[in-house]
Amino acid sequence: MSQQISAEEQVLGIVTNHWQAHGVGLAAKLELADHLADGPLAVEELAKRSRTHAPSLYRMLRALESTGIFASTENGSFENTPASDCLRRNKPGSNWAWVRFTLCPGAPVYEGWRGLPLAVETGEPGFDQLHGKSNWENMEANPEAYSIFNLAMRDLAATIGPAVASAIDWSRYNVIADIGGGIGSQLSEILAAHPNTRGILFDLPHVVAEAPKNERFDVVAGDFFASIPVEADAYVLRWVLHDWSDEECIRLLRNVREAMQPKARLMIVESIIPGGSQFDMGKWMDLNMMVMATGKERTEAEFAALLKNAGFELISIEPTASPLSILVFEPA
Ligand SMILES: C[S@@+](CC[C@H](N)C(=O)[O-])C[C@H]1O[C@@H](n2cnc3c(N)ncnc32)[C@H](O)[C@@H]1O
Repeated sequence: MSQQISAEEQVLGIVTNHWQAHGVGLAAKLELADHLADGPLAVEELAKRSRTHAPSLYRMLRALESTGIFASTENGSFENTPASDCLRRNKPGSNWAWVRFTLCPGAPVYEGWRGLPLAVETGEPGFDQLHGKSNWENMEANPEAYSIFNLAMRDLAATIGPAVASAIDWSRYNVIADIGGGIGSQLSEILAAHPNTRGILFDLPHVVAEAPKNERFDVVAGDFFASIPVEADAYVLRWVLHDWSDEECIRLLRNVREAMQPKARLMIVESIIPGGSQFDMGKWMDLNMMVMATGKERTEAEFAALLKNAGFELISIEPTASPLSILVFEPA
């Protein structure tokens, strides 16, 4: 039977959740789960390997253990649990990159959220106001941060990729171009699920340089605000429009429109903000966009109006077995 909690307990729970998040962020930064990958270690040994103060590290592990992240053994050592195993840097599909991108002072998302009061006060991205440059400029100047971002996008979408690939019949399109497609994770999923298709991955030069080789897709490097010299039957934009203001979206969408043949289709893969007061992760991602970038999450009506402005007509909205939907557009 679920226990009712009071309104006060509800608020306290939300507020102190960020302590737990800090602990998880530091565990990822110190790569504790990787140190424990081969088995339990005494706290003193773990402190030596992570260059930390053993008694303080113990207190952090004791607190994390109480949330299911790490476990103590009978002789007082610590070992990984399924949850802490998700913090291993070198484990495919782990949460390490997303946690590193998100938490601890200096991590881009952490820095953005420090600017939430400024963002709400002025309407300008919090990150930019604190750092005097955009997060994009900051990552461009810091290649390790951009590489972690690329992996974070891949890992964040571990379950979304297959859901998008199976949500519609992509085999109707011979050539599928993923614009701002990162290191090609979504494109690889679509192509793997539809053997008769080929792909084109388009992103900034230093991003596509990190894409694992895939003989099913070609790689085109470029800036989508300049031009998109890519001919395809379907164009995919996943988690791209939410990074940018309406004006910026229209600039890049007009470049897609220019590259497109009349029969081609544009697939916008994003979360759609629902009406109503229910919890929806998109409403929180929208705040993340407000602090990190000029973008926002959008309602169905906002998407339709935005795309209309750029020369597209909404044909259908296809749900996926994930929080993202596929909005299908044709050239107007
Ligand atoms: C939020 S990420 C989404 C990546 C990928 N579509 C996904 O869903 O995982 C936005 C992508 O847009 C790319 N991007 C940003 N500015 C760009 C530009 N001017 N030209 C091309 N790509 C750009 C980034 O490098 C990044 O890969």
